[in-house]
Amino acid sequence: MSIARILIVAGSDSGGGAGIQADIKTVTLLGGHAMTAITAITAQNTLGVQAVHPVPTDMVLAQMESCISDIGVDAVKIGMIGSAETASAVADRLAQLSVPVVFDPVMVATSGSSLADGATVAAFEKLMQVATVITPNLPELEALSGRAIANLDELEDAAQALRERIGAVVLAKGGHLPQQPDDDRPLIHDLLVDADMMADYSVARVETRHSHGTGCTLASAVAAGLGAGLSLGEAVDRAEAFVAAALGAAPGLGAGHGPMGHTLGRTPFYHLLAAMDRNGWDAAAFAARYGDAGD
Ligand SMILES: Nc1ncnc2c1ncn2[C@@H]1O[C@H](COP(=O)(O)OP(=O)(O)O)[C@@H](O)[C@H]1O
Ligand SMILES: Cc1ncc(COP(=O)(O)O)c(N)n1
Repeated sequence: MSIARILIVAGSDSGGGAGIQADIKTVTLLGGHAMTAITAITAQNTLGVQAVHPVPTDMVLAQMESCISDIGVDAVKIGMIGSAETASAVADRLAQLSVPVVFDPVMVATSGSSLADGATVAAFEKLMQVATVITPNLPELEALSGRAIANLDELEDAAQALRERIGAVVLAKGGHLPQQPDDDRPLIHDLLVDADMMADYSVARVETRHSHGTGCTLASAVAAGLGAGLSLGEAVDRAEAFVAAALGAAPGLGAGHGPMGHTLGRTPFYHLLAAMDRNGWDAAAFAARYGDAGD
């Protein structure tokens, strides 16, 4: 069986809503094999980030090397990077790999807590150079392009300027923009901007405060698609559908911005029952004792 091998270079979110935890769930649910190089450990919940402990750069590289040298990698997702030194070293290592790289330039959590200091943001330049696609949200795109963004046209202009400067495709996330005058209902516009094309992936805005991890989920879903051989357009299209579905299935945990429902309302127990059935076990009796698919 061929399975897309996705290397996730990102931080851990103890609350399980964003970071490595969201990435593993996303890649797994989309049929890939998730591997991780953890760059930082955060003590975090739905209310904010209480503490950050960066992982030493050597250890980040060692985790990457363990995955690359044995299992192999079809695509890479980069999220929270932990330090300027790690950003630079990861960029150097990725420059030697010829696989698609999705870089989510994480600066601030949905809760408002900072996840990258000034030196780390400056070192994003090197990571952008090795990226295939960069997925900034509005404040991140403002910081990286040096432009203020107040509407959809300015979002596109800033994405185009960044693309021209760094040479990677930009998926500019419009989740932080207010409703646009031409829209008759609340939409979020995510713009995929390349040298010769611009595609507007608009999705209906789901009314929820449980949006912790949307950026991580979108980027790792794109990486999972690229690793599986989808075109960039197809990978983004599938990723948008996955984010919307997972937002709609959020379990409503915590007092702040809660996690999404990556299992889409079905427990993975469903898969165990199906596998038991395939292997000739009495799945019906098992389900009667322990519950069924959870739906
Ligand atoms: N309430 C929502 N309804 C539908 N899609 C959403 C919602 N919030 C986020 N998304 C999707 O997730 C993407 C990332 O969210 P955004 O808040 O812009 O990024 P980040 O999590 O990096 O701040 C958005 O561009 C959009 O595609
Ligand atoms: C470890 C880690 N990485 C990334 C994010 C950003 O996710 P979000 O913007 O959805 O809060 C986060 N909160 N924590």
